[in-house]
Amino acid sequence: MTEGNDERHTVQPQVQLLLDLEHVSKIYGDVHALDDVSLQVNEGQWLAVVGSSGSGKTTLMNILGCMDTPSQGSVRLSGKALEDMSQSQLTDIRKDVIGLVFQKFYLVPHLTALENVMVAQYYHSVVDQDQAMRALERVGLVDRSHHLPSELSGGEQQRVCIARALINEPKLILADEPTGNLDEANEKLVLELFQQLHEQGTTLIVVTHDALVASCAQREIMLSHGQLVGEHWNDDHAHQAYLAAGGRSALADVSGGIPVDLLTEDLPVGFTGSVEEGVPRSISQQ
Ligand SMILES: Nc1ncnc2c1ncn2[C@@H]1O[C@H](COP(=O)(O)OP(=O)(O)OP(=O)(O)O)[C@@H](O)[C@H]1O
Repeated sequence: MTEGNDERHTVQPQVQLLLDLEHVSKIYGDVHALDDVSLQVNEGQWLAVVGSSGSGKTTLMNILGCMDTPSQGSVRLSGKALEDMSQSQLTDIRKDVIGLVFQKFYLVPHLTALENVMVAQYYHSVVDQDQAMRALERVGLVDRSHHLPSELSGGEQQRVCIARALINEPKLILADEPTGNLDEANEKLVLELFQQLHEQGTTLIVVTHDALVASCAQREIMLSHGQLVGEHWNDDHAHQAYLAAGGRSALADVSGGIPVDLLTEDLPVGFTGSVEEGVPRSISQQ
């Protein structure tokens, strides 16, 4: 047997972690908005985050988006600890690596849809009208490109926000209730767009209250009172690949593996009361 063959047999797949959170907490006085959360997300993963109001979803997204820092614990992005980075390094990451689809980032009211996307380009030091138009095309809004936000429906405004987030072709998209204001047709459009981004290798983390949206992700995690209490994989193949490459279960650090409150408390939308071997099943899996 040649040396080359030996090497082939001994090489193990390695999970390419994009995000690695270790024992992350965010504490405001008595409130633990996040409470000892450990989570790994590999590159290209499509992850849904569910949980009831106040469970810590936005806090988690703000930390992942480098817009907030944990009180305790460590967050690594592509192996680099965010807590060791300077403000200007964090700004570069926000600019170059992350695309945010957050409802609180409204459109500029006196600029058209196209100009709103071009403002995002300006922020990334490139202004290219054709590229901005292509971003609007991806969300099905070319014919609305010269409309002001006030002339667009809530769903259309939401899609302009998505076009804006795509402008720098981010490696990681963080979306907080991206389909919250959308009717069924627009929701389908956004989910198809996410599917395309996923197929292109983009890592997607989507906070949602919608079981259908959660079920489209490869993996769902659930927060309750700031803690990670549930995990469900919708894509068995991706799950097996993740484990084989050394990826850790989100519940690895939860004592006993069974989140007791899921058995007794009202469940946030996205999960039902059924728990299989300690893992709650999503509504969509029923
Ligand atoms: N700046 C802050 N100061 C004090 N408490 C805060 C602050 N930000 C969040 N919290 C608290 O932290 C907890 C988690 O809030 P967070 O916004 O992350 O929840 P959420 O799951 O996103 O809720 P929702 O679904 O309603 O948006 C809540 O109890 C909230 O009141």
